[in-house]
Amino acid sequence: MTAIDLSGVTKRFGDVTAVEDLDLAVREGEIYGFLGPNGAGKSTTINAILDFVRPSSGSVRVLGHDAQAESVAVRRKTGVLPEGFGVYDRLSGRQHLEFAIDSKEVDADPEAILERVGIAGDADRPAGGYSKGMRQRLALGMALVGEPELLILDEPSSGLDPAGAREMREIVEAEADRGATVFFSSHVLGQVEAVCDRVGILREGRLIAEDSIEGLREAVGGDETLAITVDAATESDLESVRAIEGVASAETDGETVRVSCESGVKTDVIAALEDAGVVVQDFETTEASLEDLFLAYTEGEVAE
Ligand SMILES: Nc1ncnc2c1ncn2[C@@H]1O[C@H](COP(=O)(O)OP(=O)(O)OP(=O)(O)O)[C@@H](O)[C@H]1O
Repeated sequence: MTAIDLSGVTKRFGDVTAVEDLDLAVREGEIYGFLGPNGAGKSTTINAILDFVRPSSGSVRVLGHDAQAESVAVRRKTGVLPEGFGVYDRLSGRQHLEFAIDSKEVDADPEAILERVGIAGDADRPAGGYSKGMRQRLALGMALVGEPELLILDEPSSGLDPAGAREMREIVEAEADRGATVFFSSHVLGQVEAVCDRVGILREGRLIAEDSIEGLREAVGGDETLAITVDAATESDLESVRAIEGVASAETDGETVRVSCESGVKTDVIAALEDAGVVVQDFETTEASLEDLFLAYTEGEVAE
C-alpha cells in the first residue's frame, strides 16, 4: 500500500500558488525526506495530508483513506511533529504526554516515552520553561504516542543540538524498523542523508526531483573534484585530460592539477597525466557536498 498518495494536488492562496499539480507517492515503511527551500510548499503539502488545508484541486490519500472524507481515521493512525510546536506554558511535559495519550485514546506509558526522548528528568517542570530543544523533544514524544503507522515530522531537528539530532535520527530509524512510515521535512540535508531512503525536492510548489541521495548525486552529474599534486604540469599536459569523456574541466597552477570529472574516469585522468610525462605525487577527491547538491536543484542549475 502507498502510505501517502497525492495526485495532481494544487493549492492556491489568492494569487499565490503554494503547491502546483503535485504527485507524490510515499511507500509504506519508508523514510521519505521532503526537502525544499523556504516557501517551496512543504508545510502546505503536510497540511493537505492532515486535512488542515483543502487543496484547490487534486486528491490526497493517506494510509488508504481519503484525507478529507476520512481525516479522523488518518489522524488516529498518524503522529505529527508540527513546525513551530507551541507548548502549553503551565502544563508539565508529563501532562502534555498524558494529554496526547488521552486524545489518541491509547494506552501508553508516558514515562517510557519521556525517557525515550530524553526529558524524563524535566517531566514535572512546566513546559513553558523548557528550552527550544526540550520543546522539540516533547513534541517528538507526543508524535510517538500510540505507535502511529505514519509519522509526519516537520523540521524535526530544528532547535536540537548535535546529540539531540542524533537521538532524533535513532528514533526515526527505530520507528521505521517497527514498520512505521516516516515523512520527514527538512532543510538540514545531513539529517536527510543519514536516515532517508528516498528524498523528494520541492521547488515553487513542484516536485523537481525524487530519488535516493545517491541517485540525486548521480543525476547532478556526480562530478567530483580531483586535486592532483604533481612535480610540474603545463597547460599542454592538460590537453589529453580534457579530451577524456566525463571530464568537465581541468586547470593547473603548475603544482596542482584540478579536474572536475565523473567519478568513473579518475584513473583515466591520472593515467593521461602520467602518459604526458607528469609525475603524480598525490591526489585527493572531493564529492559534491549535499549543500551543493541541494543548491544545484533548488536554484535551477539542474534541468528538470
Ligand atoms: N495560509 C496562507 N495564506 C497565504 N499564503 C500562504 C498560506 N500558507 C502558505 N502560503 C504561501 O504558500 C507558499 C508555500 O508556503 P509553505 O509554508 O507551504 O512553504 P514551506 O516550504 O513550508 O516553507 P518554509 O520552509 O519556509 O516553512 C508561500 O509562498 C507562502 O507564503
